[in-house]
Amino acid sequence: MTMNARRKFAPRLTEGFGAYLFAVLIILACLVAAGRLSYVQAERDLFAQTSFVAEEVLQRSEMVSDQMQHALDKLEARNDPNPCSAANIDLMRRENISSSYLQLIGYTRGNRLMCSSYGDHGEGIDLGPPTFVTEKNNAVRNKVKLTLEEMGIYVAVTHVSTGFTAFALPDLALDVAKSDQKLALGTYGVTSGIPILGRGESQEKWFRTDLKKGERRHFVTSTSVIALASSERYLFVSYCAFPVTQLYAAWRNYAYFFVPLGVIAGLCLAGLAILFARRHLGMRFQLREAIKSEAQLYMLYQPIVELDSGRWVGAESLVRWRQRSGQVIAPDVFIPIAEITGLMPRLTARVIEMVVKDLAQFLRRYPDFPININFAASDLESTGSLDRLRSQLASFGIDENRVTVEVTEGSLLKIEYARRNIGLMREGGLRIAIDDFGTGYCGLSYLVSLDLDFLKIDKSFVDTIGTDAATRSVVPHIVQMAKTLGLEVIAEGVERQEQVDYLRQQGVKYAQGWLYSKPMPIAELAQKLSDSRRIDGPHAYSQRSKQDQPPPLQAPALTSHADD
Ligand SMILES: Nc1nc2c(ncn2[C@@H]2O[C@@H]3COP(=O)(O)O[C@H]4[C@@H](O)[C@H](n5cnc6c(=O)[nH]c(N)nc65)O[C@@H]4COP(=O)(O)O[C@H]3[C@H]2O)c(=O)[nH]1
Repeated sequence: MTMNARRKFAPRLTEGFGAYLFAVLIILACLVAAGRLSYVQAERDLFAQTSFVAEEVLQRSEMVSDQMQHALDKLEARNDPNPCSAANIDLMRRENISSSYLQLIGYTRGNRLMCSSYGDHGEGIDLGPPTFVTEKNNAVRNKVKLTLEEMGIYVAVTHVSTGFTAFALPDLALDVAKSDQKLALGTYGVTSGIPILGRGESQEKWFRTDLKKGERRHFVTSTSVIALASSERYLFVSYCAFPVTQLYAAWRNYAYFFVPLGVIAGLCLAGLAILFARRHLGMRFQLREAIKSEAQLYMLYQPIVELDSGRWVGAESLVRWRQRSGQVIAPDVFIPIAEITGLMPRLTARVIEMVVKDLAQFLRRYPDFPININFAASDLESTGSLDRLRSQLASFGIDENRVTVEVTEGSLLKIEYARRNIGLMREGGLRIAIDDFGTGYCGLSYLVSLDLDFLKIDKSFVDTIGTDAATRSVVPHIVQMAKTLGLEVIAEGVERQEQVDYLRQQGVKYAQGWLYSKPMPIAELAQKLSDSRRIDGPHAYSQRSKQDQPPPLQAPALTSHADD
């Protein structure tokens, strides 16, 4: 969202109806999320169950195939010219007895079973044509009814090259999850897509997949939840399918749990959103009133100190908001609100008015004591704030050279606006400091293209001095960068002597921080400066001044703190 769009949208959103609509949307989103979560859980459960059964069927099918293979290989190895010889029939019987899954072993010519472990069948028993023939030249008959056995329907596999045939009862491989009547399970041939054995209703389209050997797959169709398990060793795939109604039932069960949770979460979030909106809305109205009123906003000034001498060589103006209740709100809180609600130009206008008014008196006593003023990102998007600052300075006859404009590193990202505005500022003599340097993503190339005076190192980096934080190398890096660009460095948030020593060692000239002074009203600043003893020498911070330099001032004693 662009800045302008956000500025227009945000206030509307927070005003009345928009906030409630947003809350309703949050509740709906939570409900949808709860429903989705319930479905995902139910689906996961069903997939686990179907996969488990398919895996079991596959294992059993492989075992049946192993035993068939073994028996048929043995008969083939005898290489008896008469397949129905007494010795072969004897071997058929022995194999039959020793294998748990095989019901019958025999010899087939054409479609007729000529002999088996039961003996010679004379003219033979008709088995009917094979259901399909596999790539390995095995003829599979999936529903063979033998007259000599009343027990049921067999699956028969014939080695086409030898005629030897093994029979198994499919129920043995399908004897899984018997109590679940709605379950469909079985094994089908990969190339034919035809079930070799199966229980329950299956659909041919489930088997139209390009499953690789050993692969597992699960999916949901309009009627079923299906798992497929492909054999590593044989050309068949086992399957298991639950009716999709079982998925819906599981979904419902989970929903009984998750939907109330979703409603609770939705209500909490919606409540928070309404609270935030109300607060935001309230803040916006209050801030607008505060900007209009003469009484609520005021400025404090924090001295900028020359590290080598300890002299106060300038000050940064910092706005404060004392609400009617007496509560003081920090700019970190209300400036972002001013930004997103479009109040920033009005707030900056008010700040300019207050600072210039303070300066008009202050500079009469301390004509060479420069003051920094903060511009927000949106102040760089047009020339409005700059024009206002200029005209105010001009109306009080204040040299632009006495003012440094601080712009945050982040506001430089819109480089075209930044370059144009900074160029205009420099034309009139204003100086420019990049605030909070190191927190944005401004590369050297950005900085080179701008006409700047100072880099202010963000407090978060100054804090790392003397610690083993990973970012402690940022300070020397910024100092080096500033040297390359010919800029002065001001370190922010100096609280410890150790930081001063380190910064001086690095060649940093200026600093701000509670070690020297907290922000204070202009009258207190003036008082402290006048209390301090005057000493001779040039005023380093003001080198660009076109006017005669008064002697610099020694640092006053650290007494009262206006910003405690
Ligand atoms: N803990 C600690 N803090 C220290 C120390 N030394 C200075 N500070 C605080 O660090 C902040 C420095 O200002 P900033 O980086 O420009 O950061 C400023 C600036 O970005 C913005 N701001 C303040 N006044 C204005 C204004 O008039 N206009 C605009 N656009 N932004 C402003 O709000 C930010 C916060 O201002 P403040 O709350 O006044 O906070 C100030 C100051 O009070 C220290 O040793 N320890």
